[in-house]
Amino acid sequence: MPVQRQRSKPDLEFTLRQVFGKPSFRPIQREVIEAALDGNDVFLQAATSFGKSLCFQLPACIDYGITVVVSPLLALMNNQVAALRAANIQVATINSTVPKTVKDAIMADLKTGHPQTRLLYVTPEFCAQDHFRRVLRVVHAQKELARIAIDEAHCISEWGHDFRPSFKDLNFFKQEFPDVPMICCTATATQRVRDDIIATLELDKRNLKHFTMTTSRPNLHYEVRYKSDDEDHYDDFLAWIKAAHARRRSPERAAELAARNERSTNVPGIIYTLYRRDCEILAERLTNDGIGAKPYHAGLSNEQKDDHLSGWVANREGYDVIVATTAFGMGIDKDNVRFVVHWQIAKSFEGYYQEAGRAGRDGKASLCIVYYSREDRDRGANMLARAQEQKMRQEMSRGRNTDYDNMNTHPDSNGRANSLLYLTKYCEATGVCRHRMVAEYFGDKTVVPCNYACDHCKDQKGLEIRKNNGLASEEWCLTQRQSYSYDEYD
Ligand SMILES: Nc1ncnc2c1ncn2[C@@H]1O[C@H](COP(=O)(O)OP(=O)(O)OP(=O)(O)O)[C@@H](O)[C@H]1O
Repeated sequence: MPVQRQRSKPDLEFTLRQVFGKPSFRPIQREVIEAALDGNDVFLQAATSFGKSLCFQLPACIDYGITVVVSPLLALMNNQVAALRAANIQVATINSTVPKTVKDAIMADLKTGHPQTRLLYVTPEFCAQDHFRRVLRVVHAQKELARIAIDEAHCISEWGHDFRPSFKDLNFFKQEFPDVPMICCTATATQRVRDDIIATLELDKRNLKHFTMTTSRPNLHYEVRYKSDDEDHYDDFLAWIKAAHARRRSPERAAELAARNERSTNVPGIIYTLYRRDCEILAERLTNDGIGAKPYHAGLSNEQKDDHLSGWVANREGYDVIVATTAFGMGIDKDNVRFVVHWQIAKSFEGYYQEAGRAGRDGKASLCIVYYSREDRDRGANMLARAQEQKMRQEMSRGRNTDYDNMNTHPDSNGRANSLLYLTKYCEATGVCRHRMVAEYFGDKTVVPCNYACDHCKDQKGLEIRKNNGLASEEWCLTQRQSYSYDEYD
């Protein structure tokens, strides 16, 4: 039987203001929240920075019982938990960073069947554990399991770009608690991935409300800059950022910035690179050239990472640019990121869209540049093929009975390869608006108002010339591939 609730419509506005301190809903947030509160399953796909989390957080504050939020990344969890705590909402998280005593206290709260906790953030792996499932049964028996929220729901699908095997087991929720509504949120799912998520979670289509919002981020200016192995694109980037600083030093801008107590050099941004060593080298080169920059990758100590991240978030001098390997920024809600640069082609189209989407969360104009070379394209394809081969070998050695004949029919492999292919197409394209290409990839039918916010719409001729001059020829790349010269690179 569905969980009982008592609420009236004005509650929503009131809760939004009182609890979350927001003056009004963004378009369709209210409709999504109402659909959730009416007991429907909800699938929400909306652009990066749309405000998807509020669509399960606010119902959690109104509904009776506890909402379990499944999230793939510690950074995402910790960021949301900190924000909810600051708003005095009873929130908890169980993950590897939480001390045992705290975990025990949360579990004891759940075991009562009437938890005080309104939102509990957990990993998909934790959901698979028997002792957690047992306490959920207790809570459910007391009709206090209000909702299950799956954040970054694309991780469920092997056709997606960030597949996590443990997400597949989340069908446990519908199997055990068919009456408990679910909400799935993602910014990056194609039609195939959406269908796969719904099928995997065993959502009842008759009771499912689908909200697929535009992928459009009109304040982002998309641009591809062409390069080849012969040329170091560092100078190009340095010239761009120095020019940005110089504009901020003009008398008019300087006065504005001074009034807001801002530095002219505070142009916060992220540079994504595929390789750890680039993070270090690039951050050092920028620092030597007077641009505050710090590296961020898994090889740094926790103290270094914390220092670099907190300095960047706080707009501290010397920490304006973060040079990071992929996935940095997920869960970091810094609103004034003015640029995101991909030093090489990203790993997938979805990854690119999500990483670029870290820019301009305050709605102000921001720049997203990809430095694209055909050599990097081939290296990326090489890396992907090797990773897939290794994965297949591991699966086979574990005796996993795959139904796939070979690598090319493995959905994960296929999904990623297609995604990288589309990203290549995006980078090579000179005849179509980039916002339109983003929309097309995600099957978004809305006509995207670009308004000169991409290099194609701004200056198509110039774009073609830059491409012709900047890229290595396909013949040259073929000879490189045939001599296996990309295999050494890692
Ligand atoms: N109605 C609103 N009014 C003002 N700010 C809002 C509103 N809803 C959400 N926000 C803010 O928007 C920001 C982005 O929200 P959120 O982190 O939920 O985005 P998201 O859709 O999950 O994006 P991403 O997929 O990029 O992580 C947050 O700072 C949040 O507080």
